[in-house]
Amino acid sequence: MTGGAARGLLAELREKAAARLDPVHLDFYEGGAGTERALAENERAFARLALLPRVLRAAGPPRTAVDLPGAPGTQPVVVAPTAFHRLAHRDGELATARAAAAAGTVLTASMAATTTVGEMAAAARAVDPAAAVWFQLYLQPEREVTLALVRRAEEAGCSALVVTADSPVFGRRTRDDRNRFHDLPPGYAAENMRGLPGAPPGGTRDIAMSPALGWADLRRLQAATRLPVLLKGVLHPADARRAVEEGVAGIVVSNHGGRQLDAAPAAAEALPRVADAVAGHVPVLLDGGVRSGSDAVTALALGATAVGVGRPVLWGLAAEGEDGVARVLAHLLEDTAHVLALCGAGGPRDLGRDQVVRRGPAGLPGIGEAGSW
Ligand SMILES: Cc1cc2nc3c(=O)[nH]c(=O)nc-3n(C[C@H](O)[C@H](O)[C@H](O)COP(=O)(O)O)c2cc1C
Ligand SMILES: CC(C)CC(=O)C(=O)O
Repeated sequence: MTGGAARGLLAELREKAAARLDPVHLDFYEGGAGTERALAENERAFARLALLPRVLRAAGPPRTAVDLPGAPGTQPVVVAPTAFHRLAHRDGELATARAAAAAGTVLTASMAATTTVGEMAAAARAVDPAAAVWFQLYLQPEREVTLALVRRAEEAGCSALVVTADSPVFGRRTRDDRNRFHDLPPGYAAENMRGLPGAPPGGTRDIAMSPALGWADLRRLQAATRLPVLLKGVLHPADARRAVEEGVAGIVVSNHGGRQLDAAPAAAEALPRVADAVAGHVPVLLDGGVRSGSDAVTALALGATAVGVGRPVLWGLAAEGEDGVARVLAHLLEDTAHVLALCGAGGPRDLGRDQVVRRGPAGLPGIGEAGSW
């Protein structure tokens, strides 16, 4: 499997998904905020980078397993949290959960899932009793609502929480505004929000975003759970440093797939400085624009322990249900191992930042040495 072939598979599934999906739902999945610059930059940033292979390192066949919070020995390509999978396929999040477990990788269940986290975790564990499921959480302004969500994740057997911090307000999604897509169709709901304190009888609460939340709220969450907490949506190195001081178990470098701040840099551009700030204290993950093993290996070389994929999972799901998600994950994982081998690496730890260069004549030396990201 080559990088080209993996990209070919994703392109094929994306096309198939586009043909099957309601155009309004396709826009919801594909779209970003504002002019969609941050969205486009995520993929472009990887395209601007090249990998310098090392030779004759006797590295042996690549071992891809990595240790993540609550997920020892998992794979370096994990499923990023994305909302509303039942709009993509009738099996929805259950299909995604089974495919992630079969691939031996982490499923991050979205708080905005159309299936409860309990059902998702059970589906994953039916495939692999050791499957790792993380729960993505937007801290809610009412503490008792946040706590109720945390208890649900704990009871489901989730092994970590992923707090999304890049959404003090909801991003302005141009396509959704144009389509007036602001509510789920009848028969679909954000099931994790059902029956929470303050919800109407039998109904769901809306997911709130609040610009009033701060580090103290994160601290209160950490004090209220024994689960490791990762912080998602970090781009500034000072925030990464602070998060480590606050005791987070991991950082996810992400611009939310270009769906929040349109002026944000690509995740891959922000990664090296964040990795420097974190200095190996906790694992750093990246999501945004990862579409091939080369992209994944580039991120690993720039300091990530693992990468997350959002839209490719949705393409697989919409195109072919569980099989489609399984194909996406298998291809990306296989391609990552293949590119590692081509780079002379026996595993992610063998990669150096000096192996990543900008394309073009100004691209050498490696960006690690140029230090100008
Ligand atoms: C349709 C869609 C829904 C998303 N829903 C969530 C969500 O509920 N919570 C969250 O933290 N991030 C959410 N994200 C962001 C993803 O977790 C991730 O940051 C992003 O998709 C990565 O970029 P990629 O799609 O290029 O792989 C969503 C992204 C998409 C495309
Ligand atoms: C429905 C939203 C809360 C999910 C989300 O984070 C997104 O669409 O990017």
